[in-house]
Amino acid sequence: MATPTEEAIWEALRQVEDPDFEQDVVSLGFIQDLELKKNKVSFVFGPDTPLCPGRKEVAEKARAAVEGVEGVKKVEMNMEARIKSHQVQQGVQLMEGVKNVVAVASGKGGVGKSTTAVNLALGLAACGAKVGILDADIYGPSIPRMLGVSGKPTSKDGKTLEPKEAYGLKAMSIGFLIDEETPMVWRGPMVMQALEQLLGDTNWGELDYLVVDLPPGTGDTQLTLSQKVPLTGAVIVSTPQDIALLDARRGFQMFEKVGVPSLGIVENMSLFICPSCGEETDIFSHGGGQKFADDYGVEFLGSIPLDADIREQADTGHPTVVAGPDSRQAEIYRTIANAVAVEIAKQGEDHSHKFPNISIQAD
Ligand SMILES: Nc1ncnc2c1ncn2[C@@H]1O[C@H](COP(=O)(O)OP(=O)(O)OP(=O)(O)O)[C@@H](O)[C@H]1O
Repeated sequence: MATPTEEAIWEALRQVEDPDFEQDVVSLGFIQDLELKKNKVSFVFGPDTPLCPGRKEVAEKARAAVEGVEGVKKVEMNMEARIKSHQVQQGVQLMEGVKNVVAVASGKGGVGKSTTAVNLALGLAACGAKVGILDADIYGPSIPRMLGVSGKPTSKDGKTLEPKEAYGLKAMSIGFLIDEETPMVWRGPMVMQALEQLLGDTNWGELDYLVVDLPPGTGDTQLTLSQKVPLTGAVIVSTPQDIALLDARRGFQMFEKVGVPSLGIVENMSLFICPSCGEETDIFSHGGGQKFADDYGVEFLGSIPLDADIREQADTGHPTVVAGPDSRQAEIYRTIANAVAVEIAKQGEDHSHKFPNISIQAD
């Protein structure tokens, strides 16, 4: 029987493409620690994303490709997500231990930004990533309600704040510190300061992704906030009407101004799924998100239907990804989480030098 060569194995692996990246697994650097001992091959499948189902399928194709090399008798493959840090510095302090910071934003309020942020965070965690969520929505912090957690944060050392834990996520919210009834007029400047503290003083530990739920809109407050965080990139959530009104475009323009890469757009409340018969209705002419993405050269990350379960679950502290993990809706959120992770991985490791540092005052 022929003895396999390393070259033949690498060549076989080069034929395996990851459809999300449209590149082969060798060029992507996903194959590591390859060893050949006589007829036995071992390697690590170590993508720069969590091990979402799509990535595991690619790993299995890689294993099959190696098994198909003449002379190979045994293949030992270990799958291990090796997520890299892609923080963009923008003149602010990088957050130690936090590999990627993802802003979730929207052109206006009420489009489902927080619901999407929570389910995105849980979708990333469902793929095995270490995930945190920071509720920076100073005008209407809803993460505590959506995760079913409340109360003032504690501190072990009198210096750093301990995040709350919910469904495997580490969570910190401005809502833990202020009373929901506190009038807005008091909140602006005080809350901005508190937010800076939450960002810098929270004991996040080691995180692959920190999802930041920004306040709705694209004004100075959002700009200032985006500049206080070393964002890896931004996800814009829009409804079909919002896309038509080009509110979404303003979101992208805001991030462009401060040099934050756009990871893509999520179209929320697009199709209506009838709760009794399951029929899908195109109330707001769904599909605008894809067209928007094509027109403006941004990634289309997916559409989420307008669905009574999503609303009920988010509003009662059991977001869809954990309340109904086998549902089609949860699968949609996990697919979006994978798409976001893929876009982050495509960012490259350090682009801090590429971007200008524009200083904008808070309003
Ligand atoms: N896909 C969906 N289907 C049905 N209801 C949804 C969906 N997404 C969000 N909702 C509901 O819409 C309401 C607004 O959602 P959410 O609080 O996430 O919006 P938001 O954009 O963060 O709003 P704001 O920033 O103004 O607080 C909530 O009651 C939520 O449960």
